[in-house]
Amino acid sequence: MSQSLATPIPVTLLTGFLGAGKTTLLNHLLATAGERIVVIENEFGPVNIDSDLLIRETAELVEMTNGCLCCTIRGDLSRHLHALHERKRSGELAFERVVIETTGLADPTPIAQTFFGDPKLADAYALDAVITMVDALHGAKQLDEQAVAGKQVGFADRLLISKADLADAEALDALAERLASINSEAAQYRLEHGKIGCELLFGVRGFHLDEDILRRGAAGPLNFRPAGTRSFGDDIAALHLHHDGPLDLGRISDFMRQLVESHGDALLRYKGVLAVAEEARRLVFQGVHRINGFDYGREWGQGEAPASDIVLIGHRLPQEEIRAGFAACVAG
Ligand SMILES: Nc1nc2c(ncn2[C@@H]2O[C@H](COP(=O)(O)OP(=O)(O)OP(=O)(O)O)[C@@H](O)[C@H]2O)c(=O)[nH]1
Repeated sequence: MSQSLATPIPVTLLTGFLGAGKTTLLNHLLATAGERIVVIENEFGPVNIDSDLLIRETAELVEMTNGCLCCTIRGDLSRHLHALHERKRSGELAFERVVIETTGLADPTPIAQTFFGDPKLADAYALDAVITMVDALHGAKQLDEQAVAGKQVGFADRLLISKADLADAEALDALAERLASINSEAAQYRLEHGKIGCELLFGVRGFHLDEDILRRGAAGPLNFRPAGTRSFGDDIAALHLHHDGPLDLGRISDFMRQLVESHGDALLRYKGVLAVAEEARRLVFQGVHRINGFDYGREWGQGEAPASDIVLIGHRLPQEEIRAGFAACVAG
């Protein structure tokens, strides 16, 4: 499948704690994907052991060592991405997708921000999805002990529970419920030895601004787990704001501005589809920390009751205060 250069190259960011099964999944994707993939692989340490485990023939492999993508070598990532784009443009290297496999210790946020901060990269590439793997056996303990594991879950568009063959159904259900309390937006799948259809992970459009922005994963995925009401005491949690009817545009704009001003550092991701008084179209938005975008989407159709929904995924958000602020935005 050839791709015009005017079309941004989709990028999949694969994250997950140490040993969660990222390389196993990557091998499966490389063996089954019907497109040419460049893998950017980052290991912490001078020798990139994982690259030996990848099936090399199916992909170009860019190795980055001696530092973590999210901190010390982020500039290298930009350089590699620019260079790859140039090689594609010149016809030297043909590929349709980039997959970045991070170290288990990486915070995905700054890596994702690379694609929004540099206008040339933003034109050349489109971040398609953040896919986070969580180990069925060790995931809960890692969430208890490692703050970055919570960030990886909170930032995800897809949550893959790996090693489902090693855990019993009760443990899998408990982990799934906890993951949904941290991130109610990401569709969940349970995997054995990295086996999953590429179509469930590629073409997610997780950072795309349109009216389907909420629950993108909800259209028929396997093992999807809706958010429960139980709290697991995690520092990162999802907060869903809902109103059956229109909001006042001025008040909701002020509310969102203040929310980002006061809590931008704590907000990992946020998305919304809003009904606004005296406006036929949906107002849609999404953001990552302080970077966000708003746009008008499709009109509310006949028989559709305009309603407003916002999902905030953040670190220790003052939930009651935010709920009260949102309630004050109701029109009328
Ligand atoms: N039983 C079982 N083992 C698995 C599964 N997925 C991965 N493994 C094993 O778990 C170990 C770690 O898997 P990797 O794919 O290397 O994990 P990783 O996330 O790339 O690891 P790091 O790069 O060290 O963070 C390997 O021994 C895999 O064979 C699974 O679904 N079931």
